[in-house]
Amino acid sequence: MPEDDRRTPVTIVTGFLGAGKTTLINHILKANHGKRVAIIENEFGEVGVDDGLVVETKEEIFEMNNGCICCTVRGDLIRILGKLLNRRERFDAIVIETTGLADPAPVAQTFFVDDELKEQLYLDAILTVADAKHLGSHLDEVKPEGVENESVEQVAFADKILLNKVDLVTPQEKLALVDKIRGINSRAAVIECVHARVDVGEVLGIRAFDLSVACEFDEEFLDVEGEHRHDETVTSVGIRVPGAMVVSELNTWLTSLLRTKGTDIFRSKGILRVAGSDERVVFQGVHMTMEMASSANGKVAGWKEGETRESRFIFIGRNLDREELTEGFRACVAPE
Ligand SMILES: Nc1nc2c(ncn2[C@@H]2O[C@H](COP(=O)(O)OP(=O)(O)OP(=O)(O)O)[C@@H](O)[C@H]2O)c(=O)[nH]1
Repeated sequence: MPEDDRRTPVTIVTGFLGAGKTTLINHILKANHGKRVAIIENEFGEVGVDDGLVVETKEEIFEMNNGCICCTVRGDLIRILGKLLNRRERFDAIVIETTGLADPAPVAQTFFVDDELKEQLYLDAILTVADAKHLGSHLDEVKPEGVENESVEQVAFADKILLNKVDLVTPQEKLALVDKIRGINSRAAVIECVHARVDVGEVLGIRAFDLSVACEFDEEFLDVEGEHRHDETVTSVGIRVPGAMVVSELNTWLTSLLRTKGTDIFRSKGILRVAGSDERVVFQGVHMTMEMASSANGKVAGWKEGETRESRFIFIGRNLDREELTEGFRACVAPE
């Protein structure tokens, strides 16, 4: 790459559901690195929640929620990138957060097949955030014939792996996972972290993506007609209600639900109105791990001016019973 390369670096942040991608984005947005960073977000599921989970900054955040970035919305991605490039004020870096179920390869391909983008942007790195507690079991999952294991693809294409949530595992569990990761990708550097707190210089502007390596791993990497199939047994149930929640009841219900069904419910998250209060509560669940944070103690932002005060929630996983989940949630809405 020439020294005077003026092109803008693009980083793809991938990693399975709940691994810590948004946590990493928030860390990058809050860190003091002096770079102007544009964020492009793609979220899986019928009800979007992530827009309310990203910290508020002066940086630009673009949502793409009309489908999966690696399949149907590549056109949208190209349009957003084009818009960004036409701005007078330029960004120092562009970061794309894919959904936890995306294959990063078709997203990466965008930067090699579109002539206009190629002239102005380069793919700096594919960063894979790995959940030290849950990734191992997702890597082991056997998928139906012809269906990709997304978590394996995400590790395989990584230029750097952020082994996140090391606070939740023992040193032995961590070593076993690193072995498994090395079995899939022995080239990528692995850095351990908690809450994705890494030195931003280690993740942005690192020039780690190597096209020849990607093509070696996947001969069809540059084939725009190439097809991939998602695991259609993984679906989402989104719920949106104008009402406020009785948080204690919701907590009791979710605790019991995730304790019994948390193997199949990979991810749950929501932004909630609270009965009798101005609070804004954020719920985050990854399998059986759950946490609730409230604006009342400053752990999450309060309602923004003009923001619709409502409760929205999403479950992502396998064998989801829409009726049970919707009714269970609605039963915790406070009476008017
Ligand atoms: N204990 C622990 N929790 C973490 C760590 N990093 C992130 N989390 C929590 O994990 C949950 C999921 O984090 P996110 O950053 O939203 O994960 P994500 O990959 O963006 O999730 P999706 O976009 O839904 O795929 C949140 O509750 C985080 O606070 C960590 O290092 N340790």
